[in-house]
Amino acid sequence: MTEPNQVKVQVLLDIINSSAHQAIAEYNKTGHGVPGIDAGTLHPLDFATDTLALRKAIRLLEGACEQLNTILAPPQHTAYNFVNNYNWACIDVALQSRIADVLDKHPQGLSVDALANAVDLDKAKIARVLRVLALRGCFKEVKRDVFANTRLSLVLKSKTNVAAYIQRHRDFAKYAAVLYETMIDQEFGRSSEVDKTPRAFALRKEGKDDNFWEMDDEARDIFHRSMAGYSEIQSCSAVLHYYPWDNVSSVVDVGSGTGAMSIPLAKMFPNLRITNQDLPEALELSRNTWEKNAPEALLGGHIDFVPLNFLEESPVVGKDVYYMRSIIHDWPDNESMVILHNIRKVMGPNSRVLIHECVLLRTFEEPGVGANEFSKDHEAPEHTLLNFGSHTPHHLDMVMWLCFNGKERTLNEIKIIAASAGLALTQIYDLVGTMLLEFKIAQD
Ligand SMILES: C[S@@+](CC[C@H](N)C(=O)[O-])C[C@H]1O[C@@H](n2cnc3c(N)ncnc32)[C@H](O)[C@@H]1O
Repeated sequence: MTEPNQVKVQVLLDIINSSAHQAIAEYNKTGHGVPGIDAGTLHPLDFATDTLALRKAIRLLEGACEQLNTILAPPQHTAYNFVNNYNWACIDVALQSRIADVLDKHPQGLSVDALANAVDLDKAKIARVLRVLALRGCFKEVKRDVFANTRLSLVLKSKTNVAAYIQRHRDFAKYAAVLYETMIDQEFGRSSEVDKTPRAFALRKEGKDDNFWEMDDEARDIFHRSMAGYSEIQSCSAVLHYYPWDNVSSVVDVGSGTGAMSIPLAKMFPNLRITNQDLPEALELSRNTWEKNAPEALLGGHIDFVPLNFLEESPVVGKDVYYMRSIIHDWPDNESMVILHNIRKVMGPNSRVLIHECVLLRTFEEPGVGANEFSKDHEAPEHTLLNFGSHTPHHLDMVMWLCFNGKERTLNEIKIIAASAGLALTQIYDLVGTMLLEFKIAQD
């Protein structure tokens, strides 16, 4: 009889096999086949707004690969791997020096001498950085000391929104470096207040004040571009395809930012009446972004911009949908309850609240409150893939803590906050990476 641990390894191998084949099938459906690791261009599927099936396969594949490595490798090796990873620092060098932009003009490759000249850095050091990244297919060495872009390095070009999000990790690393210090600090250690974050702690050490939402124009522009990048990274556009927008006539994008969600929504559903609501400075930038990216939608007269401080006032009254993407997770529980309560006050009997963000899956949730209440497809294969490896949501939870004292929450935690505002969960859409949770007024 095969011993149980070996059976588990076999199950993981089967998951890897079947999920990889699912991913291959998704690429093949495009008629362009599977991309090569050294491809010099993006694949058509990289531009698609609905990649849910691919993402479901990748969630399984990544989770299974991680577990398999952990089981079969010596623990000393795996523990060291947790920290022995400077991909983030090498990516930061590539982003700051705009290497992908320079290489973009040389699809056949550029010598490291010429590259060093173009970005004004030491050639041996650049080559070391690029070779670290090339191990995972980000940039490639096409012949000795000649480098070129790959599909993966192309998303690091300075104008991309994805690059705008990734480069924020430079700051996250700074805040993470004081995490333990904040946890043993008298003032910060047990506080969940919005001004007692690791970010505030790190900035205070530099003699700076912290209010995350008070930014100058340049910082605000980068922040909102980065949110559009986050949307791509998490494939948030799946929400356009899987929520029944045809049955909706009016939407309020609460904390809309510049419209990373509402602009694509308006393009796909031109008859929707959309109200963008955010702090005044963000809303001004939002209007400019709409004028630039969706002028035709503004002409229709369906799009409004109404300033809002959601901690102090309610959004516009009686709309069908109050949509919030990446809002609740920015805030501790008390503020989250205030925001939902302010929305609840203006909802009509058929209004819905949509919370669109990560939901943490945990191994030991009480029965009946797991994220699998409404459908089974986001339930990790039990005991085999603990929470699908849970990489992204749990690490985003750290980002929320570092910057805001916010958090990613389990479904049950979100339900409790919503219930305090008189809202009851009616539907869950598993969009992989993020989930869309629909709430209506609770009937008592
Ligand atoms: C993480 S961003 C999300 C933006 C947008 N929903 C998206 O997904 O791209 C949070 C947004 O909340 C807005 N915000 C922060 N505090 C606010 C407040 N007190 N009232 C209204 N909006 C606020 C910010 O300006 C920002 O646009």
